[in-house]
Amino acid sequence: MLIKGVSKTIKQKPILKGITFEVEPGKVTGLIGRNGAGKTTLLQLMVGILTPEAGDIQLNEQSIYSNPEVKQDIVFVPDSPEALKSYSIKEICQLYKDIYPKFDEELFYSLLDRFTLPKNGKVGSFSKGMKALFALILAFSTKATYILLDEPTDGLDVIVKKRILQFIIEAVADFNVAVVISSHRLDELEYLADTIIMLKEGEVSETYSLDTIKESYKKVQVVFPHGMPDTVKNLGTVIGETGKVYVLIFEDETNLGIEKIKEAHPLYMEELPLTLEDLFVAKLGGEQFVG
Ligand SMILES: Nc1ncnc2c1ncn2[C@@H]1O[C@H](COP(=O)(O)OP(=O)(O)OP(=O)(O)O)[C@@H](O)[C@H]1O
Repeated sequence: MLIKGVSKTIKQKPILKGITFEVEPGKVTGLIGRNGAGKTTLLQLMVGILTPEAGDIQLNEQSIYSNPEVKQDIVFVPDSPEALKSYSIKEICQLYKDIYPKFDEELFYSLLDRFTLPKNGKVGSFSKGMKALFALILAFSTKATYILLDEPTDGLDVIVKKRILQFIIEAVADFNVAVVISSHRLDELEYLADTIIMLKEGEVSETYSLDTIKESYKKVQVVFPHGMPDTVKNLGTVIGETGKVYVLIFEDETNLGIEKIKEAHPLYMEELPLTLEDLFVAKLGGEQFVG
């Protein structure tokens, strides 16, 4: 799926501006950004619920907007799938079979079994976690290639969360689907995603490959008794400062940055394990997060 220069304005406010990236089957793409960055809007554009003012979204070079049949290969799971609650499980199964020609009823019921969800009755009687699980099962049962999930683990208990994450990993491998997940749970995305798309001010501000993120960026704790020299400060972003102890994030594929720090003779220096959360704070936090 190619997201090609997509722009969207809602109520005269530009929300997304020229968003471009590609989503591939067999891969998990994480969508991250501050609250209101436009993640849900982007997912809604990718499934055709919303249409962009500019740009296009294409599957095999076919626009999803001018070829509605290609949308059968895309399914979106909203963060609170409330629309389903007044229907029975059987009715929903029928509805999905009508919309998604590849819907696999056998898989649907076997997944309900596996996750010990009831096979009869109304979804309205399910707990929040059961509803979230049910929505995921439904999405994967469509056999659509592109599965878009908005905050899939929001508000779920740890056990259900672990099962859902495991399920997503297995499904991506077993069914060769592309999963796009919008989430604030950066630890989960770190575990699940192959690629991270970071949205800032309506644009893609960074694209990270989780395979190389740890080589490309460094997180270092340093102590400078007389304050941090500018040569070091200019390397990247200070994400923590306690007295004379600084925590710094910077791009350093070649280890030149580490050399620069050593040249400045810190009292102490230690490389710390970098997390996606560190990059989020460094790139999107702004000054108010330093401290
Ligand atoms: N129907 C609407 N009417 C008015 N404004 C809207 C509408 N839908 C979205 N917006 C605005 O678009 C912006 C992006 O919203 P969106 O829900 O896509 O962000 P998000 O990144 O998913 O946020 P969050 O992380 O808080 O879920 C916000 O400023 C929001 O107020």
